[in-house]
Amino acid sequence: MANPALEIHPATTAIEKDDLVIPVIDFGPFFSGTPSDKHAVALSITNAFKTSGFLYLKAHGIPPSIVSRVFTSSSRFFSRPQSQKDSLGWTTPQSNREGISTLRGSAPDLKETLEIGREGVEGLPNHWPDHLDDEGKDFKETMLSFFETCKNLHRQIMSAIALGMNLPEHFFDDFVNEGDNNLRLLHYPAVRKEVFKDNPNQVRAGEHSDYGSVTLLFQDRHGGLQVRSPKGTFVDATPIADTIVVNAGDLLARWSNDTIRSTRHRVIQPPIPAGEGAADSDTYPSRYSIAYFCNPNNNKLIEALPGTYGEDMRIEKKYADITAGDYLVSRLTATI
Ligand SMILES: O=C(O)CCC(=O)C(=O)O
Ligand SMILES: [Fe+2]
Repeated sequence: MANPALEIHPATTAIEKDDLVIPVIDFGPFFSGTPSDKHAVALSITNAFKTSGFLYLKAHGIPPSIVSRVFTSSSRFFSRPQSQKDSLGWTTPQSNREGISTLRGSAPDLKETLEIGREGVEGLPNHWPDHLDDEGKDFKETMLSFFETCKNLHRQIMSAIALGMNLPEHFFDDFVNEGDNNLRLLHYPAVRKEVFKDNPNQVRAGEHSDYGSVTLLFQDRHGGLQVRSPKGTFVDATPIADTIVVNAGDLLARWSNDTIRSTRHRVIQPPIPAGEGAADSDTYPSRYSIAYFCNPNNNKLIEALPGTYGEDMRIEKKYADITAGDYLVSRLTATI
């Protein structure tokens, strides 16, 4: 029998609608609490991934000043002339580095993105604006440092998942130490409200699930992110200051033999805030977000985690073993 003390969840509910429950989880006790506090946090994180696939993480250890510096750097980058941004584009699917992409089509995503991969991978260079000016140099430094910060947080979240799944705390360490992750800066430009009125299918970012282990999503205050509920509706994942939205990706779901969920989500125009006068404006404001897509090391074989299948449980492995790199390339290639 589980120790009842471990059932206490240091989580409050942020979102509860149409059977979708997204908790706010205080990560603090995972670092500084008693072993039983730590276990309780691990269980609440794992429980969130097994139910909605989404949570808001607070007291995650990344200072707000660092996050705000990355947002500032990102918005300055996107305000550069288009010709400079174009010169930094790249297109290999292996790298998930689509560069600057402003997609066009019947109902195009209204966004531009910059992808930053692990620095120093042979044949897959990041393209930095550091040769352009001092701001470009600062951009590179800021993003490289943030990449490492997020890489560490990924390792800690994976430790929590390990404990929450009755595995040794450091089970995943050797799976995530390389940092084969992707930092995606997103800019959704200001857009006239009639664009959405005229086309009911218009979105800022189309419905999708993420591919990797987990995604760390930093959003500004505007909102627009929506998560698909078990009832099939889209529910607002309203921004909560100083939290990170963390969601499980498809590879983690596969790794967990589908005990963890990778939930679909999208970005639409922000809800109009009451009483701010914004309702009178004919445009929606621009929105910035930062998504850090975490993955296991490319060369690691991903096979169903111990405890998620077995004759005693009468549950079989649902998926063939595959390396993380092969899985991600197959997914990225399929979307081109
Ligand atoms: O911008 C956002 O809030 C979400 C972006 C996202 O889901 C993605 O890039 O995968
Ligand atoms: Fe996403």
